[in-house]
Amino acid sequence: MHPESTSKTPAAQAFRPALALLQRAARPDLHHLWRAIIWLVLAALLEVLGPIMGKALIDEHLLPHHLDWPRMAALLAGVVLTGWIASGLRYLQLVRLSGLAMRSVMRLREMVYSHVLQLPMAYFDRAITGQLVSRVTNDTEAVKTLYIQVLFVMLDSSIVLIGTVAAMAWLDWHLMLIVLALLPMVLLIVWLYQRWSAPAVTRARALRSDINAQMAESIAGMSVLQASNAERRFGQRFARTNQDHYHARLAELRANAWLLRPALDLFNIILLAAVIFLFGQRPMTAAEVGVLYAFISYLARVIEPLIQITMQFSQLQQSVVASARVATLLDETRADDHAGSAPSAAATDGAAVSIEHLSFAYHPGTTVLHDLSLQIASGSYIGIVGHTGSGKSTLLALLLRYYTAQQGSIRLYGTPLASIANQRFRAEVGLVPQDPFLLAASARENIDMGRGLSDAAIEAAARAAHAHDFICALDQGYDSPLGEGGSRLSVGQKQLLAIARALAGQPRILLLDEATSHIDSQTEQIVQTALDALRGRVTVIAIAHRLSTIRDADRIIVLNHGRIAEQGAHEQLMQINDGIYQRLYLLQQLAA
Ligand SMILES: Nc1ncnc2c1ncn2[C@@H]1O[C@H](COP(=O)(O)OP(=O)(O)OP(=O)(O)O)[C@@H](O)[C@H]1O
Repeated sequence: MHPESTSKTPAAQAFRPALALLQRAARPDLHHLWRAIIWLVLAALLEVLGPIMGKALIDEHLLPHHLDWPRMAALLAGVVLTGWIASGLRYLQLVRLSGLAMRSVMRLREMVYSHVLQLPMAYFDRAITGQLVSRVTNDTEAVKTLYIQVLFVMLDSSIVLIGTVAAMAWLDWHLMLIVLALLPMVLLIVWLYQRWSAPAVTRARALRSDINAQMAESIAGMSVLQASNAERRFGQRFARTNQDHYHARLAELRANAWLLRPALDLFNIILLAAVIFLFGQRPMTAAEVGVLYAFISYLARVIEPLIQITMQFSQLQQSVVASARVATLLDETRADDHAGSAPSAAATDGAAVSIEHLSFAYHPGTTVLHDLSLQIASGSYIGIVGHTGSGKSTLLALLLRYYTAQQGSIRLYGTPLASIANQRFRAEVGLVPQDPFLLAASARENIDMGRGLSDAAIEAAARAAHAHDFICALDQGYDSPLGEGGSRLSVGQKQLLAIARALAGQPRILLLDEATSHIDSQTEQIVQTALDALRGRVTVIAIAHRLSTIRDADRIIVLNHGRIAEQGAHEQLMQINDGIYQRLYLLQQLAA
């Protein structure tokens, strides 16, 4: 960052990215903007014309008593009509700009959402859900305000301002210069106002974000929250944030009500008094009366746009900061596109997964996996066990490409993980996560997950996962809505559905992350049968806390502090006296 820019306000720093973002979102509609500008210039010209015709009416007809009725009527009609047409034009342009704004926001939301979908998993480790949701909804809405209120008012007011100052110069450039010399007062008022209100504006926005975040967090963890009898404490915390937000908004409004508006109104009166005073200094000829009339009319047209422009500043600050936040989110590097080659079919007889000297740390200095090497034969069933924190999920996350290891390599069928194209990779590798994550949609949609699979493929996957029977028993079969998070299903059923979802993609490698930890022994048996049926066809890598799940695995890998401590089939590992696996197994037997 440039050293000077650190002293600027957040809004000033954010201005460039905000503007670039607006341009990007409005690009397909920019011709509308140009047309709107042309029509607004025309409207401003018409407005400027009104007082000139009024001046002509006074100077040429009323004062000299030259009662040329048709011309007077024409001038009067001109004064009325120009104002009327100018208002009409302005209204039409507002509609045009509103359309542009809506479409831009729509585009922006799509852009942000699709970007979020492609962010690397590491991003979500530090992201707060409520804030992210707020980016996609509130902040993009603030961008709309930037278009409609700010751009429109600023554009319109600037055009009116320029037109009016030009007309004043034409009437009496001396007087115009005096008026112009007084105008920097407005800038001073605005500067003071900004200084006073900026902290409150920033605070109010941050607190609104907090309100969203607290709400989202509470809803996500409602069961834990209620079970811990924490409703009161959470309610109080929310009330505090809400009150802080109210006070921040109040401070913002106070700055507006106590400083901006009164100061600007006072300035308006001073300017008017100055013009009348200056006119009073001159010998008043008849022609001066018309000029005075036109000047006073124009004064309102100078002051009002200036007030309008300044009044938009707080909105501008908010919107620019919001746009910059959206821009920052869009600048987050997406997960690598991995537009590489497909895993070579020729290498299929070799290892499905080959891990060599793999070391990984989430944060520098705290290595989680140490120099791991592992060959997993195609079609084999591998179990991964180990104490909490031994690195099982981390290994899975690396296999899923959520993170990239700092050292060593992972190959799938001989191809380095990084060089497998994304779509290909997702087709090759299926995942059954610990939390099955079901959409509030039908069973069919939950298995399909937008892949456009045929009904037959969906049913085949459900049968393979032993989910077909319970799905058929639902009132609308595959079309039964499952409720939010699959609330209509038992935990075991959700898990079977998640397995069906993974199998529907016909993966060659299936990763299970403690898929049986929440289900009863009977359902575990069903899952076990489903997995057994895949033997030889699909390489299964299963993390399991419950060792009964992986007892029959071809090989069990025991992780300890990020290193492979033991490996072998169940019987082999049970032979290792005082081994980690043996102890874990015996402990679980005892607990059972
Ligand atoms: N996203 C993350 N950011 C930073 N550190 C992490 C992250 N995820 C895990 N860790 C750390 O990495 C280590 C290994 O965690 P990991 O989740 O892989 O263990 P695990 O064997 O799967 O444990 P569990 O059986 O409890 O799920 C732990 O010390 C953990 O604190």
